[in-house]
Amino acid sequence: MAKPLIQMALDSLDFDATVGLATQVAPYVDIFEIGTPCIKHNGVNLVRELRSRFPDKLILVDLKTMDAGEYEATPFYAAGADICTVLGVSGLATIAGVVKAANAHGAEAQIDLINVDDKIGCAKASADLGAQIVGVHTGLDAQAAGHTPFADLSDIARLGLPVRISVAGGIKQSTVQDVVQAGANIIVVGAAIYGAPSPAEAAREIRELVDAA
Ligand SMILES: O=C([C@H](O)CO)[C@H](O)[C@H](O)COP(=O)(O)O
Repeated sequence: MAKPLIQMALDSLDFDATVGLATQVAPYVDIFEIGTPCIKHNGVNLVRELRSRFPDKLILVDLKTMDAGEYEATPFYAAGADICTVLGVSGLATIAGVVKAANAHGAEAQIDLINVDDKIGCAKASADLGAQIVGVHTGLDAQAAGHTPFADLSDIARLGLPVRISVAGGIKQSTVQDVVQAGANIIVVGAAIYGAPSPAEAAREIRELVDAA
C-alpha cells in the first residue's frame, strides 16, 4: 500500500492566518484542506493563493457540495483544486456531477460520508460512479456529542473498494497510527495541529507517527 498522506484541515476563517498556518506546517503535510467554513468565507481566491504559494502540495477544497455538483465544483478545480468534496447525502446525480468536473480537470472527487445512514451502500455507489476517494468523517458537531470515525473506517476499509479512503474527525497523535493500521490512505488532522501551542511541532509529530506506523 502507498504511504498514507497527511491532510491538514485549515479551518480558520481568516485569509492571512490560513496562509500563515499552511506555511508553518507545509514541511510535514501532503494535502492542504481548505475547510468548509474557510472556503465559504474566503472563496476561490484562497485556492488561487495556496496554489501559487505551494505548487508541490495537493489542495483539497472541502465544498461539501449538496446540489449542482458539476456547476459548483468546476470553478474550484479550474482555480487549482486537486480534490473537491461532495456530500454522500446529496444523491447520485450530484456526486456524478462532481466526478465529471474532476475528470474534466484531471483531478479527483471525494465523497464525504458525513451523516449518511447507509455508509456502505453510499461508498459502493460512489465507487461505481468513478469517485476516487471516499471520506469517513465525524464532523465537529458530532465529535462534540462524543462520536468518532473509527468503527465506520473499519467497515469501509473491509469492503476493499477501488477507492482511496480518507478519515477525519478528531484524529490526533494518540490515534493516528490506529487509523493507518485500519486502512486509511489519507489522514485528516485539524484541531490537533491548529490547536496546539506549536502547530509546526504537532504536525512534525503526526508525520513521524504516520511514517513509523
Ligand atoms: O471537515 C471538517 C469539519 O467538517 C469542518 O469543516 C474538519 O476539517 C475535519 O473534521 C478535520 O478537523 P478535526 O476533526 O479537528 O481534526
